[in-house]
Formats: sequence, structure tokens, C-alpha cells
Amino acid sequence: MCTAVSYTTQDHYFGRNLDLEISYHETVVVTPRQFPFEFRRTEPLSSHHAIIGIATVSEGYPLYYDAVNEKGLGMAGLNFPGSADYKPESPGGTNVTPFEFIPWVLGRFASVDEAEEALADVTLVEIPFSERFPLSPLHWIISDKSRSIVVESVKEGLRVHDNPFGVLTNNPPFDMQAFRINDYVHLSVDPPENRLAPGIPLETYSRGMGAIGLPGDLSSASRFAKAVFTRVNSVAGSSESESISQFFHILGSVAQQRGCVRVGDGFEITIYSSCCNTDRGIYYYTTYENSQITGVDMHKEDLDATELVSFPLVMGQQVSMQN
Ligand SMILES: C[C@H](CCC(=O)NCCS(=O)(=O)O)[C@H]1CC[C@H]2[C@@H]3[C@H](O)C[C@@H]4C[C@H](O)CC[C@]4(C)[C@H]3C[C@H](O)[C@]12C
Repeated sequence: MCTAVSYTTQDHYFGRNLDLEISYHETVVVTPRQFPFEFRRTEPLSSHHAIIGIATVSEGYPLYYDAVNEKGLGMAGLNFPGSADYKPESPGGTNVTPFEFIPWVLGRFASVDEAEEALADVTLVEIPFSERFPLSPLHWIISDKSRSIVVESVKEGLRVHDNPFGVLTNNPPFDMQAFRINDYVHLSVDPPENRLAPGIPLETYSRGMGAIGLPGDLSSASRFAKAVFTRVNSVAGSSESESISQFFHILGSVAQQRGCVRVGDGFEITIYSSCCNTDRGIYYYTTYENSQITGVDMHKEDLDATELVSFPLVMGQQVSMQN
């Protein structure tokens, strides 16, 4: 399971929890403007927007999980098993493979509006990257400072949904997740009023009772509701430090602790949490065992170069001893 979030204070922040039981040796990868992007069924991009995000690099190609471009557009792929349905090539249309989708969008477009317009012509084609990296069933959130959309290639075709919540998890499809939020409109950050039986002296005996009924389990639909509640009610100062702290707290509300979700012989955990300041191109992350925030600033690299730059994740716990 995974959760992605878009959040704006003074700047815009975009990131996700990557919840999984295995790692694909992901690193923070900066793709500079002149890195030659090849696409299997559509024209190459020899020059494009620079990109920073987390990716597995295979055969010199950055297989991005989530990333942001220098124009402030962010995009993340989240698991969508049983629902994702990729298609055969569409003659005359723009055929993009799922593993190329993040570079194709972030390399070309500066805003959600621009990306959305181009998507009208796109088919996500069923071409795997390699035998080692077969097709992944994914859906995507694309966000900028002003709005978010969700892109799902399903049986009926490519669906693009407006996403006013700025949150995405996994199954079921986004329109169903969004509909279920209707069930939670009575939840509040304020103490509840006794509307059940006003004549009976019922007590608000604890803080937080206005949100009783908010799910706390780790299923995808429950994480969606929990993250929406936390994200829409979030209050943060406008500084970088206050903003990223708040962002990691939003993701923390739906993080996975080892032992709580069994997968086969192991357990799913939040392998990393990320928060990118899309205005400044700084990608911050924590890992399951490293709660210290680590940052990579894309603008400290030569963005006119041709080669990828990779930063291995700092995985070990960084304890700051006080005596
Ligand atoms: C599984 C990951 C999403 C995390 C998630 O949503 N977990 C929930 C699991 S579940 O719903 O509860 O089953 C996705 C996100 C990005 C994916 C990776 C990226 O798409 C990049 C390549 C793409 C290749 O086709 C496959 C390997 C891969 C390296 C992908 C492996 C895997 O599918 C990743 C890591």
C-alpha cells in the first residue's frame, strides 16, 4: 500500500509513502535537461525539463516511482492491482508505456492543465521494461501548486479524474474512493455536539471525539479517508521547516509499522516517505530506519548535463546524542 499527498503552504510540497515488503534498490535520481530520453513507441526527448525523484536505474534508464520537475509539477505511481488494464498500441495516438509515463509527463509539461490536455491522446501500452522488470499495475497522481488529477488506465480506457483531496492511495478506483468520503462528512476537528439526545447529559470526555469513526486500519480505503482528514485539516506555518515537518506528519498518519500487515512470509512497511518542495526542487526523505530528514537539492547539480546523478538512500538511524 502507498499514500501520496500534495500540500501547499507558502510553497508546494508533493510526496508519498512507499509501502512494500521488498526494495528494488531505489535511489534519489536527478535527470538533467539533456539526458536523452528514449521512448519505445513515441518520439525521443533530447532536451526536456529536469527531474528529481526516487527511481531504480536499470540499463541507464531511470524507472521513477515518484518525481517532480523543475517547473513544479509532481507525479507518483501507486499500486493498482486488479484494476490497472494497459492496452495494445493505438494507431495514430500517443503510445506511452507505464514505466515511461513519469518521464514523458514531467519531461514535457509545466502544469497539471498542460498534462491533462495532452492525456486526451495517450494510450498506456502493455509493453514491459524488461524480463527483470515486468509491467507494474499502477495508477498515478499528478499535482502542481493549484490542483491534482488522477490517471487510471482501466478496462474502459484511460480515465482522468480531478482530485480535490490532493491524496491518492491504492484500490478501489479513484471515483469509488472519492465517493466513500461522503460517509465521513460528519467528522470534525471540533468537539462533538450532542445531537443524539440533547435532553440527556452526555459527556465529551476526551479531546478528539469529533473524529470518532475515522478509520485507523491500514487498508487502502481507510488510509485514503485518514489521509484526507489529516491533509484537509492540516495547519502549518509557512517556513520550510514547519512545512516539511507538517508534511511528514501527514504521511505519518498512514505509515505502516512492521508487523501490522502480513504479506506472504513477511510484512509490508513504509520503506521511505518523501516530501519534495516543488518550487525549490528539493527532495526530502526519511526511510523506515532513518527518521532523520535527508535532502537532495536538484539545483546543486548541473541541470544542463547529459548524465543521471544518483544518491543512495541514507538508510541507518541517525541518533543525535545529547550527552
Ligand atoms: C509497488 C510500488 C507501489 C507501492 C504500493 O502502492 N504498494 C502497495 C502494495 S498493495 O497495493 O497493497 O498490493 C510501485 C511504485 C513504483 C513501482 C516501480 C516503478 O514503476 C518503476 C519500475 C517499473 C517496472 O515496470 C517494474 C519495476 C519498478 C521498479 C516498479 C516496481 C513497483 O511496482 C513500484 C515500486
